Amino acid sequence: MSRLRWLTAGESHGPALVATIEGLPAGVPVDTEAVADHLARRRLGYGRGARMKFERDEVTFLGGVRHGLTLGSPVAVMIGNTEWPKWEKVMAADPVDPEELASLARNAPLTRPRPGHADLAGMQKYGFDEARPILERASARETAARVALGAVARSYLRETAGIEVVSHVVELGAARAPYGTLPLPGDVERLDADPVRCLDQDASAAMVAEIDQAHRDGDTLGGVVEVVAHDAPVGLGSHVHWDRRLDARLAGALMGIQAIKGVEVGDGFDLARVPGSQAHDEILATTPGAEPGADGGRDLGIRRASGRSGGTEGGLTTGEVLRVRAAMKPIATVPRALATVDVATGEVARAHHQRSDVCAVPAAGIVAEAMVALVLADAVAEKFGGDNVAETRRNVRGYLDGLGVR
Ligand SMILES: Cc1cc2nc3c(=O)[nH]c(=O)nc-3n(C[C@H](O)[C@H](O)[C@H](O)COP(=O)(O)O)c2cc1C
Ligand SMILES: C=C(O[C@@H]1CC(C(=O)O)=C[C@@H](OP(=O)(O)O)[C@H]1O)C(=O)O
Repeated sequence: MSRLRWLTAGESHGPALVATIEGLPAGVPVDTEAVADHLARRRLGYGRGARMKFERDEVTFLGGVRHGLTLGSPVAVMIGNTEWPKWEKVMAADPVDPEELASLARNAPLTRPRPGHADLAGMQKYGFDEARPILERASARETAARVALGAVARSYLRETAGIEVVSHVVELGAARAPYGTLPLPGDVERLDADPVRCLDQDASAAMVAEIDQAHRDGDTLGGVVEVVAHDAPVGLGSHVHWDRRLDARLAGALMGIQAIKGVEVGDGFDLARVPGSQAHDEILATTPGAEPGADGGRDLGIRRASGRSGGTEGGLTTGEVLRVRAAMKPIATVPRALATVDVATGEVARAHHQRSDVCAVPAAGIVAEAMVALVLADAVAEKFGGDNVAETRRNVRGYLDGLGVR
């Protein structure tokens, strides 16, 4: 069962986000710069709003790491919100003079909830008469904390099992990348340099044009990201119980990202539309000891003719490339604001809007990478254990050697 536990805390305009992860062995290389690099990747992407330009992510490790390596104790990391000085009063933890608060324009009650955001249902459930206390935590600012933990998980995966996680954008609005091109670890730099993190140049240009059009229309867009994990060994997860299935754990983790409304494993929904003869990945014998294929899968003398399953069968990894997709709905804060009700007056109104992203699909891809890395790290820790990286690595090697060439 799960061996890693992790949590995030913090509000969008609070002093900082914090995240902690427990259960990793000692000796995982982790440093501030590596985490900051991943946080910088999350801020990329054409179509993001003004806040991405003026806010910085300030990373501080608070525990669990010494001289660039984990200690085996819980890892705690803090990401400062550099917007905080402007929000010190509005988001203060301690009580603030009500008159002073009322005089702050920034604290104006948000009584016109946005359709598609957590505003209304959150106010009703938690008993607030305005949306600020809800949107502060519903905001995807929180995903910075997950990406920080994801950076730690990625390092663990690389060091212990040689697993690499990459993502790309495959759909944005009506624009679509051609099916079937999978990013390799070596493509990351090129992907991060692309305005929408798409591998296909024509599709990328079409996606940028979609965002420009949405911007002109006062509208917002969603899309689909695909996350690919290379070199995951066969047998992560299990068929024996629903909550041990790796596909279920991946789906839950991806669906837990703000605005993700659909998840597919491999060809997902398309598999429901074709007969079985075209839906599965036939099993082939390969030359024993042959080099791994271009997709990086491990060669155990048995390979698959295709990758439709997305690298899981029966809730277990197959040893082939792992591939999952997540569909993001369009940003809820639509500039051409949607109809709502002002909960203070009961009157028909337009939803509140100050600023927002037009499209955050490229950033959602980086968050999705982090979630996949965390799920895989948990599955690796559960299968291979170990209190230090060398021990885990030995356990991985022993297992792979035991599989032999079939
Ligand atoms: C990276 C990222 C950035 C986002 N930026 C915004 C934004 O600027 N404005 C907004 O209204 N929603 C934004 N969202 C989406 C909201 O956080 C999300 O719609 C809201 O939490 C409700 O989604 P839910 O129905 O999945 O909970 C963003 C989501 C992600 C993943
Ligand atoms: C701050 C981030 O994303 C935010 C996510 C978000 C939302 O509603 O989800 C709304 C926007 O924040 P604000 O309303 O303050 O402009 C985004 O900028 C971030 O990703 O770091």
